[in-house]
Amino acid sequence: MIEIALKRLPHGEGLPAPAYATTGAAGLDIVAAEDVCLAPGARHAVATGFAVAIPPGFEIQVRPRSGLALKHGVTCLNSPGTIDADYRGEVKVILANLGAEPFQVTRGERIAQLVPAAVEAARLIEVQELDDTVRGTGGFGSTGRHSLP
Ligand SMILES: O=c1ccn([C@H]2C[C@H](O)[C@@H](COP(=O)(O)OP(=O)(O)OP(=O)(O)O)O2)c(=O)[nH]1
Ligand SMILES: [Mg+2]
Repeated sequence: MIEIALKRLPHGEGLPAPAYATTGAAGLDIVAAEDVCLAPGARHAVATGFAVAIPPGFEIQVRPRSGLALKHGVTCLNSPGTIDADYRGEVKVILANLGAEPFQVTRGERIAQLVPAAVEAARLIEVQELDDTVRGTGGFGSTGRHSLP
């Protein structure tokens, strides 16, 4: 369990805090801080009304809610969105409406979920040759039924 500082912004006053819907939930549900109508094919960075300070070595992933995706075709366009540990601005949810009908986002409605995760920092070491593997350079379905020659 890690601790993440959360600052409510003026336009987020009165909204429910991010919360786990059940004890075993992986994601903290977050709600919209604004009303916005998403036309089919449209996208919008939806305000949440809060900012966070994540401890070094961690990130928060912004993930879609499957119910919105299945019922309405509404998803997070950049899924999973990345909240960096050093970001202090408002957390926003880039919602896209891939459905055929307009979708009304209503202030207070749950629109996405936050999943905190540990991140490893890497130091890149430039080399002339990489080690051999069975896969080699094959990818993009190379092991499947319709594998390319
Ligand atoms: O769904 C998201 C994704 C990002 N962010 C914020 C927090 C994150 O730390 C910052 C930058 O995100 P990212 O690195 O994905 O975007 P970028 O296009 O690389 O922008 P930057 O140049 O600011 O890093 O934007 C959100 O609020 N919601
Ligand atoms: Mg970036």
